[in-house]
Amino acid sequence: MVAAPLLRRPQAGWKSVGSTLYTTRAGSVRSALQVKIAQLTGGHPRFFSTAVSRWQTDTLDRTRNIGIIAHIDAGKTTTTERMLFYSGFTRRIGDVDEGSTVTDFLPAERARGITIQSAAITFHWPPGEGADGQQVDRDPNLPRSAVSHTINLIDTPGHADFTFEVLRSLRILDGAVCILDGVAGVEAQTEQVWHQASTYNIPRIIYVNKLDRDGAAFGRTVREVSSRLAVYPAVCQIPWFDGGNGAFVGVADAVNLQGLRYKAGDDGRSVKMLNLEQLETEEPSLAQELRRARIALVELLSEKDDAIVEEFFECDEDHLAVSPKSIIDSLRRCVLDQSTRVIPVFAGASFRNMGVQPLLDSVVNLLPSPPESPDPEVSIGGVTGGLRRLLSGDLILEQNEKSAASVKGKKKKKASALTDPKDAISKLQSCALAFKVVNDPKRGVLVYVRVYSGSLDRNSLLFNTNLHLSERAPRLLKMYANDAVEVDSIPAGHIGVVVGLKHARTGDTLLSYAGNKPTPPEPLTSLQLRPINVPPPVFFTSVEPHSLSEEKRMHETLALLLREDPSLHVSMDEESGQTLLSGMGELHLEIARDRLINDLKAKASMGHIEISYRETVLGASNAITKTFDREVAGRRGKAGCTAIIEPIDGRDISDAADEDTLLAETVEGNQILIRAPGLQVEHSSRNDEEVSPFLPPGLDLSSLRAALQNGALAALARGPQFTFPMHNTRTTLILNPEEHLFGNDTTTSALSAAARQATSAALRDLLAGAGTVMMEPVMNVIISVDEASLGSVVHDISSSRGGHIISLDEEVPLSATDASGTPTDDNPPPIDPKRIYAPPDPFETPSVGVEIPVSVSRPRTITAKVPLKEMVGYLKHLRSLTAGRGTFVMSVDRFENMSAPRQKAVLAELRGGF
Ligand SMILES: Nc1nc2c(ncn2[C@@H]2O[C@H](COP(=O)(O)OP(=O)(O)OP(=O)(O)O)[C@@H](O)[C@H]2O)c(=O)[nH]1
Repeated sequence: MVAAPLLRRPQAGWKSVGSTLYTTRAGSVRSALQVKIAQLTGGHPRFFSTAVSRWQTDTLDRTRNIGIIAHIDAGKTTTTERMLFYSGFTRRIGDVDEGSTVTDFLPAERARGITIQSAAITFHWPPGEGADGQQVDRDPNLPRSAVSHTINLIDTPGHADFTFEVLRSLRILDGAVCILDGVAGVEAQTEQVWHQASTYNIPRIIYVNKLDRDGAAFGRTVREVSSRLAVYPAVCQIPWFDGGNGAFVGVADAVNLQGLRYKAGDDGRSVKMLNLEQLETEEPSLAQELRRARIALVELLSEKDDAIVEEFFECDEDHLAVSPKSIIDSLRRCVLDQSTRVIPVFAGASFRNMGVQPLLDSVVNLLPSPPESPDPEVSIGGVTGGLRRLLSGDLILEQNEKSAASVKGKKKKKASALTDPKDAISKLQSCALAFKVVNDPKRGVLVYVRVYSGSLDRNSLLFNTNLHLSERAPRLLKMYANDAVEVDSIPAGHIGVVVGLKHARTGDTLLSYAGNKPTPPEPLTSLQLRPINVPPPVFFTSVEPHSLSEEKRMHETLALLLREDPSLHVSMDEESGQTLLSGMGELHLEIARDRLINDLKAKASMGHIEISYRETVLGASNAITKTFDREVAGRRGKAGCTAIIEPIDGRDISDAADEDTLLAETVEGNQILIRAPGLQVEHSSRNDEEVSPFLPPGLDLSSLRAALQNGALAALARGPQFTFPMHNTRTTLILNPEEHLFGNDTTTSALSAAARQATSAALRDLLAGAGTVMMEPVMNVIISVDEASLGSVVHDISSSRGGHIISLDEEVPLSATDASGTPTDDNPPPIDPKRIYAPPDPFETPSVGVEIPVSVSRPRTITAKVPLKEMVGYLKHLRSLTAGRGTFVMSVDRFENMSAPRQKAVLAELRGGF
């Protein structure tokens, strides 16, 4: 038996394997890091410049960009804090309940004990210099966790209101740890975030936490993993309950065939390790279960991985004789090849400091390095595909074939722009995704980037393909939670921070390219990494500055908030002059209020949070023409425009486009079509610019398009009958050059005003004709309850809340949805639970005597569509119906027309105050 503390640094290199590796003396490693920083900074601990980048690409193999995903309160922050402690990053363990954690560093997060912002933190595991250290020739006989790796950890938020934030953090990860609460098991939110991770093909491992709590059921959770997430759980550890049904004291490791017993109340650095024989003496039933777990593990792997079958035969078909290294390698192959659907499962209780070091070993051993991760999806020139395929030339070749087949009419321009895409691609120097914008009180606005190709260098010109502008990257940083180290470049596969960008927002793609042109060559200008569908906002609130003099600053602060979180929207109600802020949930707007007023110190106040209703048309308007003719700021402006409004009725906008179409776009649920018959647009042979004999000098076609579109959008922001924004409408603007253009008098502001007036008049015209109706957001709601409360919850949803029950599913996993709630094609076939190995839970062993009736604890999932209005404050009600156990998640399904009585009732309520 090995006495505690057994975990020591092996003498020459790391000799131990797997979870025996978690040697750490937190204090000493931390000081090594500090010494390193101090040496490089000449004694100044925080910032320094290095002449040579230490981020060499050959370190990529020892880099992991991972995230932790889970439902709220599963223990992400608690586990992260332990990871930082064992890696030597922190000297003491932070506590979410005390508000002293490293990762949740916004004051609003600390106060609420939940994670709102994704913070990226870099640490090393096993403790050492990570990938920045000397190049190491890896001993093929040892697992990867034998050498120090660099782990970039992105902490993702767990609340459903932050779906968009979860998605944008997910898309930069190469791998993820999914934390489950060992008492609650797989919850609705776990399923949601799990499927979101599936949309980005992120390799995952599972950690079942909180096994110290009463009612913890590891076995049941494992079975739920198979039934609800539709994957094969590869049980790598089983929990160790003292004497079989006593306190949780550690884990038994089916890979290394050993027991790890932690000292109660300790910081978790002292672990007693027992091999199988020792375990046999100390805890015979656990030893027996461990053998079963090992057999099941080898069996499962051999179904999916041929290499382990060979090894198994070489070991005379003895499951226990297969080496831990072979099992780790096999698990790794399965995790990286997601078609196997094998997910390794680990056990622990982070709060009790049990199980976190072996989990870290598994992060290093099983999750991919950046080059091993799935090819990141890009869209470019209308096609989507992998970035690596694009860079190798495969993707564009496909595009050429496609476009060659459709060279006519409106597609002509696209095809000609793509004539030599290979040349353009070869000019690409680096491609990065801004995944987080944070306003740091000391350092200013920090833009977190993940670099996907090439190397992002200091002072390079970055073209933002979302905003279509360029800006320089004056300073680059590598972040260690709240510490920062200045660097000269950020190579592919790494995460870093650009300081000093004025425009880049969360989610923007940034490119650097060869040549001195202000914009990169086509089609690079349209290159976007893993674009996200932003769902429509469903709640709004007004924001008022305390005084007129505060107004400018309030708008600047709002602009910053929008850079941080593009799922927030700001609009102006032209009639009332109010600024409206809309978002995806009540909590989302409450946090925005906290950020705006408490953190960013805007002197403003916010009104009530209200549901964002919409208005739509019931038929087509007449064609209405308006001519704007007025002097604006000392200059005459004259322009005309005709508008027609009609319902979309499920029609695709591209079908309506022909050669007279200048623009066909869907913006915030409305289609805008601009037609200009007779404008005679041609491409100049000199610079491929669009020209027309009717355009006055100084007015180009793209400004004309933008002016007309902005005019229509301004009018659509306010419905003619109920003043809610219009939705589901098609606005066709017709510009007749002979009638609507007036030489030099036709300015962009005159065009915009004419389009706004014509659109508003067409909307008003509808009131005398087909009319308009209110629309309300209807949510996709997924509720997890136990069998006992199923009946009352279903009754409440369908009778009191006007919802429609879609399914009562227990075994069939939910299909994945993206941020907008659109189902994706990830819908794997269910797994037969009988084929799944799971150890018995303490209450299942006959010796315990108290059998909990299965029907009471069986989790059930209700999927329903319910109007958002009926879901306000639902959590409290659900808790009371389910004795506190029910949880739910929801996402916007769509806006639906309201019936006349419902519209009347809602309007009466709104007039009386919400
Ligand atoms: N008993 C027990 N409690 C735990 C364990 N891990 C976390 N907790 C508690 O569970 C609560 C939630 O933990 P967090 O770490 O904040 O969970 P989280 O997933 O980060 O939550 P969000 O940031 O809100 O998404 C806290 O009160 C923790 O102390 C555990 O292993 N055992």
